[in-house]
Order: sequence, then structure tokens, then C-alpha cells
Amino acid sequence: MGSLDRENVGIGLDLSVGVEGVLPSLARPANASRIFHGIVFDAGSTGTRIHVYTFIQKDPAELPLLEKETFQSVKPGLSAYADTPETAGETVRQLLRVAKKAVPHVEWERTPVVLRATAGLRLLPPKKAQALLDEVEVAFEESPFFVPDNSVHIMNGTDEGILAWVTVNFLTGQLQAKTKKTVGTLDLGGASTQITFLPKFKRKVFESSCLSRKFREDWSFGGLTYKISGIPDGSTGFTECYKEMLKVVKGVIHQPPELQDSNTFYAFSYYFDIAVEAGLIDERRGGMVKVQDYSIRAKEVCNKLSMYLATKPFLCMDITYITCLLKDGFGFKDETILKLTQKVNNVETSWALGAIFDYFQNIKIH
Ligand SMILES: O=c1ccn([C@@H]2O[C@H](COP(=O)(O)OP(=O)(O)O)[C@@H](O)[C@H]2O)c(=O)[nH]1
Ligand SMILES: [Ca+2]
Repeated sequence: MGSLDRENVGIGLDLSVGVEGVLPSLARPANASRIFHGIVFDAGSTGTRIHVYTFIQKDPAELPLLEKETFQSVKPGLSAYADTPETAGETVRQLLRVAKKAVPHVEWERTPVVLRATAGLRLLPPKKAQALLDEVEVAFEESPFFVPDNSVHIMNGTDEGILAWVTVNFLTGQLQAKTKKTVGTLDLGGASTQITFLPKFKRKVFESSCLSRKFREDWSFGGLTYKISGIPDGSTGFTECYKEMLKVVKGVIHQPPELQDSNTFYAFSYYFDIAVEAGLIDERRGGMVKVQDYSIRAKEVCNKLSMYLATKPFLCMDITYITCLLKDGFGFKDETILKLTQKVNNVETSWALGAIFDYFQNIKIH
């Protein structure tokens, strides 16, 4: 991998540097805009998503513009195939068809494809997770796209957070050299919440005052089946449920002092989904909520658990967890406003866009 003369080459040409000798020469007039693409798979615990990005580099000294995102998702996530890893390869092949349509044929061999897995694979026994990743790699190698080193791997939670931050701040224009202010981001995954408290399950039985006394369900993950239920003779309701969540949240999470004077926070993933389920926002339009809106709704739901038993048995637990995480975990004030959105400027607010920037930067593209 060589260093680059940024006076003469744009980001599109820089891409070829990582695969010297493999890619055709991309020499173009110095002033021409360059178009390039990047493919990111988000292998989440509840689904696999493909993001195909098209960028235009007008000025090599500036960040590229994101012209377009093509997005598609499938359920369930790869971890559901822990015992049939070939199926993971099929899922990826199916989604790669989307990329073949979105990226012009001539660009295929210089368009990088990467997959980052999150909590679903983190929670699997390492051998099972590796078998899934190996199948993905085979599917990538068969594809016409450029497969960089370390193209397929499990990402840690810190990277997930940082890359989501990059995505939203890029999309909201805060990464321009002249802007000083940035926005905060909150992403809540489907399985990462359980990471903290799954090991505490005794006999693998999980009883909670956040669930209706009558609730009973088996929940399977990574080859183990957990028995989840309400406490048959215990107390239920918001106060009890909150105390339970506090044990998971309190003292575990660093409370950044910046939150006190912080500006705007964008929240997505489960913050968004649960707000929709709780009727706080419209699924299509998203919206703004105050931290206290979650807690008011949590009280209403948890104090009438039987009403939600048939349709939304986990809503009390989920919304109380979010309330507790925001207030006692991160230390947000009741009045803090969160912008709940799945998209900014029509682009998914996922860590995936940040991940492709990270990739370009690692091959010395700025
Ligand atoms: O592009 C995405 C990625 C995730 N989600 C939602 O975010 C939540 C988190 O799920 P994910 O599968 O990403 O879990 P993780 O692996 O991050 O824990 C789920 O409700 C997803 O439906 C979404 O709406 N769009
Ligand atoms: Ca996620």
C-alpha cells in the first residue's frame, strides 16, 4: 500500500492503491469528479442488511458527497443459522444481488465489500460464529467485488458507537471542516442489552417483575433455551421493574459530563422501535421525544401489564430498560430531547456508513 499524492488523485483512484497491480488504471483528468462505491453488510442480531453507497469526490481536499444509498434487509440475523452455517452464505449471496444492480459492472472489481457483525455473533460460541463468518467470506470471494483483508469480522460495541456517530454527523453536515458543533448518537441493539444480564440468569431461568405474572415463554439463542416468565406470586409494576433494570444499568455505564450541556442527540434502532411500539412516534415519520416521555409511558404500560400480555408482553420491560438506561445509565435529564429517526436525508442512520469511511481511511484515503 503506497502513499498518495492528493494533489493529483482523488479518492476514487486512491481505492486502487490497496490492490496495486490488480485493478485497472483509473487515471482521469485531475479536475474531474470521481464516483466510487462501497458495500457494507450489517450482520445484526435480528437481521442482515446491505448498504450500497455511491460517493462523488468533487474536491480531493473535502469529504466526498454521498450521492445515493441502496438498502435492503432480511430477517432473521446470521446467528439464527448457527447450526446451518451454509444458510448464512445464501443470505449474503441473496443480498449481493442488490449490490450487483446498484453498482455499474465496470466498477465491481474495485468496489470493496465488508461485513461487520454485532451482538448476535458476539454472543455465540466462538467456533459457531467463525463458521458463519467463513461462509460469508466464501460468498464474498465468489462475488465480483473487491474483498479487502479482514473484510468479514465481529465488531466490538465501542466501534459500533463511534461509527454510528460518524454516520449521523456526516449526514447532518457536522463533519465539514468549518463546523465545530457535533450531535450525539444513541444506538440500542437487539442483543447487546442482554449481554450484561444473561450470565446472571440462575438455572437459566429468568423471572422478572417487568412481565405479567401469567407470562411464560422459551427463548432460544446460540443453542441454549432460556425459560422466561413473570414472577407468579411476586409484585409487578413500574417501580419494581425499574429497580430490576437499575441493577443492570447503575454504575456500569460511564456518565459523560458532556451530556449536561449537550446539544442534540439522534437515537435509533431500539430507541426508535420501542417508541413506535409504545405509540410515542409514528413509524414512518419518526419524531422528537423527551426522556420523560419514555418514563411516563413506561409507568402506564407496567402498571397495566395484563392489558399488554397478549399483544406486547415485553413492552414494559423494554421501555423501562430504555428509561433507566437514559436516566440512571447515561445521566440524561428528563427534559433532554431525542430525535428519533431511521433515516437522515434518506440514508439509514446506521454505523454502516461510518464503517465504510473507516475502511477508506485505513487504506490512507481522507
Ligand atoms: O438498519 C437497521 C438496523 C437495525 N434496526 C433495528 O435496530 C434494532 C437492533 O437490532 P440489531 O439486529 O441491529 O441488533 P444488534 O446486533 O445491533 O444488537 C432492531 O429492532 C432492528 O430492527 C433497524 O431498524 N435498521
Ligand atoms: Ca445494530
